Amino acid sequence: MDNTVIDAHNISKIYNKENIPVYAVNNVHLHVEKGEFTALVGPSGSGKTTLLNLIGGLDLPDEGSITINGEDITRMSPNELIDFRLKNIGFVFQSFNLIPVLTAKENVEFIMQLQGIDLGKREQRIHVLFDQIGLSDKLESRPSQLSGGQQQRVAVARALASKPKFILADEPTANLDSQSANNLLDIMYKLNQEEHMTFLFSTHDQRVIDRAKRVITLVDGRIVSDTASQILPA
Ligand SMILES: Nc1ncnc2c1ncn2[C@@H]1O[C@H](COP(=O)(O)OP(=O)(O)OP(=O)(O)O)[C@@H](O)[C@H]1O
Repeated sequence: MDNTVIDAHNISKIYNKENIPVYAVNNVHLHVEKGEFTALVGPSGSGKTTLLNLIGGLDLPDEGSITINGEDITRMSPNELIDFRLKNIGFVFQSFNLIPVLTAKENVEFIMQLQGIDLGKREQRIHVLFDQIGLSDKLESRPSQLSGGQQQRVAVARALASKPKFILADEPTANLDSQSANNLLDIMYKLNQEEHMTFLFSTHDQRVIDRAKRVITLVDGRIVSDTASQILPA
């Protein structure tokens, strides 16, 4: 059985800085399989966010192709891409990005409403998700009434709401204290172990790197090391 979730071939993203082309992502090949818990690391400006945005279909590469679950997202129309993202990819951002006027429950539920899931199924899934993130007692709280760590856990529930094929997390612990970061990592790790949810996150955080099963290092837009391709000593 083919377990490939992400297959990026020769992808590049080029920005012009004062008319000089800068490769934010330079000829990257990346293959991710179901169940991975992978960290993308590298110095500031090495291309981590750009690469995640390309894989998530938030931005298009200038060269190369990206296949998600067998479908080439670089050939989709803008509307097809929006629909594809909604059904297949969960996003977690550094700054949580919850909608301030909605409750925690509504922030998660609206993704399911967009997908046309009926009320009964939405309620069931909300119950399961809030149980998984340990916030069943905060359903009616607005983001401003939650700590940063709690908001990020709601963001994880929102990312999971559509039962995506994988979750992309851009520096998910960057704004969290140690305890909240560990708590978030425990939740993501459990989802990975028990439900085989695939995670790809960019990070500078050693705690995240220590928990990752695979670490990919980017420098100047290129992959310079990948623990999955290192030959282990016999
Ligand atoms: N919209 C843009 N326009 C022009 N240049 C950009 C744009 N986005 C990113 N870049 C450039 O692309 C390169 C990679 O940036 P990117 O944000 O992907 O790096 P990063 O590894 O995520 O950095 P950080 O760890 O600081 O978040 C940098 O040189 C950056 O200045």
